[in-house]
Amino acid sequence: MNRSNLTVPPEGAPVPAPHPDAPVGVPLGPHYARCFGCGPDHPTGLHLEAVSEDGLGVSATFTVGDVHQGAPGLAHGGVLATAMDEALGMVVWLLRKPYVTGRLETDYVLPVPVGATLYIRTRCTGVVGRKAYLEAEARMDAVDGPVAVRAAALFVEVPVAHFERHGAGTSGGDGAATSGGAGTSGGGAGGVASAADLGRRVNP
Ligand SMILES: CCCCCCCCCCCCCC(=O)SCCNC(=O)CCNC(=O)[C@H](O)C(C)(C)COP(=O)(O)OP(=O)(O)OC[C@H]1O[C@@H](n2cnc3c(N)ncnc32)[C@H](O)[C@@H]1OP(=O)(O)O
Repeated sequence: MNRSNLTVPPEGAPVPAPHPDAPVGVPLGPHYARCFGCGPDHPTGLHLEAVSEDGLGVSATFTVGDVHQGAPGLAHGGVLATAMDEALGMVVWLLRKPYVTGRLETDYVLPVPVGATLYIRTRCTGVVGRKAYLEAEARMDAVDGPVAVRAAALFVEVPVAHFERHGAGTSGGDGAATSGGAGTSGGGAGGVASAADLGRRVNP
């Protein structure tokens, strides 16, 4: 793919070992029930479903719906970028530290029609200080289908206070409890309902 050096780890950057508590070979469940990317309670969200491969890589699926169109009958490019961002975010979620997307690069290789299912695979390629480097590839309608989208990203580790300071309406357990996550989805990475939950998750 065409990518800037901002999303390529510097030469010799270490790939982290999987976190000892990172699930392997199981569904991850949503990290937040109202998340536009993975939340089951979001009415028009992507409802991305993901499995941890080995604690550092994630396989995810996203089926393009009517509500995701840009041109008639085709997925909106921003929606596809969101699906990649979400799948990439699930990888850093496995590292059990709070990260946000700093930079996301996307190559659109094929038009993606409504009804198509994208099979997305993502991987961490290195971590340097607060910066995690990741890449992703989405194949159309089968695990070995044609590549439709490629992405690369730089995620930046932030303190839990980032979510407390900037998030609106997420501090008090306002009924936004997850309906999946570790408890109900076969040992996934664990969902959160608030910034406080996030703090407990990274500092149990
Ligand atoms: C409450 C429930 C929470 C649930 C959480 C679920 C999580 C999962 C969600 C999954 C959903 C998907 C996820 C989402 O959608 S996350 C939502 C979308 N992303 C954001 O909202 C992030 C907004 N941006 C920021 O908050 C700040 O700008 C950050 C935190 C990113 C950096 O500001 P900060 O002041 O902290 O740090 P710094 O500026 O010293 O930078 C540090 C280092 O990083 C490098 N750098 C920074 N930016 C870029 C860039 N664009 N390209 C290249 N490099 C960049 C920078 O050069 C420096 O490098 P170095 O000089 O050290 O070498």
